Amino acid sequence: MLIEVADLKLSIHANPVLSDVRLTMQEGEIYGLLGPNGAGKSTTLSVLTGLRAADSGKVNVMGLAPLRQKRELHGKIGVLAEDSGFYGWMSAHGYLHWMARLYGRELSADEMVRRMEQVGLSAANRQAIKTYSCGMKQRLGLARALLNDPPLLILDEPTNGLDPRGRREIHDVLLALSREHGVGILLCTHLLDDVDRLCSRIGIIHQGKTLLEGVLTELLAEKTGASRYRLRVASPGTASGALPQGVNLLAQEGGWLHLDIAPGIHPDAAWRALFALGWRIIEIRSEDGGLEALYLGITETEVAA
Ligand SMILES: Nc1ncnc2c1ncn2[C@@H]1O[C@H](COP(=O)(O)OP(=O)(O)OP(=O)(O)O)[C@@H](O)[C@H]1O
Repeated sequence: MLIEVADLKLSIHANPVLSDVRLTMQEGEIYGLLGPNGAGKSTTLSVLTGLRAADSGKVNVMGLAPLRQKRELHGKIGVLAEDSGFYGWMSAHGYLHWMARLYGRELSADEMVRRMEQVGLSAANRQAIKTYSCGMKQRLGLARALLNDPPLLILDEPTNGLDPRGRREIHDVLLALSREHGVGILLCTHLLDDVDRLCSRIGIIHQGKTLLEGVLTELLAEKTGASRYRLRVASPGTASGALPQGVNLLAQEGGWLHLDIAPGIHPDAAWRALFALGWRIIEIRSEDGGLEALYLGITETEVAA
């Protein structure tokens, strides 16, 4: 288990900000922490990173108590905050060297090349940061967060303010980190598209309380009755042949396969059955407009209650 939070409570100036937050995240997962403005997402992240003390509750990050074992924890996580301050006159290359030295490390030329490639900044690595687009600055922020090669990244609104191309670039870097390097990523956002594209597990916080937590496709099936999915597979050839009972192939276009899962069949069971048949699934998306309906439904219900 990478993160385990239960019954977290925290007040700021006698104002209850978190009243019942829970969160469980496994190694290699991309977890989306969702919620409206002021819900308590950033405050939760500040407790997880040892910046704030909780009033009560269980908080365990990679087996460590964030507040008491802050030093050890900071050596094992990478953090990208909402506002990453950079010196604009520095180049990405110079900046990363400088940051690594602050951590007591010297980056070799090969390592620098690898790190720039990892975040797609190779071509611009000698350019002054002030000439970078917002997306490039976020990618540099990711390179900084990855300096320790942490098994866990904690990202606060990593695609905020980025245009569609910039967002797509960040998505690709995060998906590669998760799939190719097994990095767990806790992503705090209110951009549902980011979550749809990246996250396998979500938690929805509202007014300091976790209202819903679980595997995204399962929640969509349970709460919205979603049954239609779009799957991207490593090679469409592997998707031909017999299908598990209750799984119907509706159409195939580009690299995507459109499927329908019969009522009563758990989507996770369907994915496992497909995997056993040799399918190599890269991406799963619900086609029932699911996440937005789920999010609005759950936050509105609670406000009305
Ligand atoms: N230092 C502080 N002093 C007083 N209140 C605070 C402080 N920090 C946060 N809060 C309050 O705690 C609540 C939760 O804030 P938080 O920043 O965690 O929300 P959020 O979900 O991250 O919101 P956003 O999506 O807008 O970033 C808000 O009502 C905020 O006003």
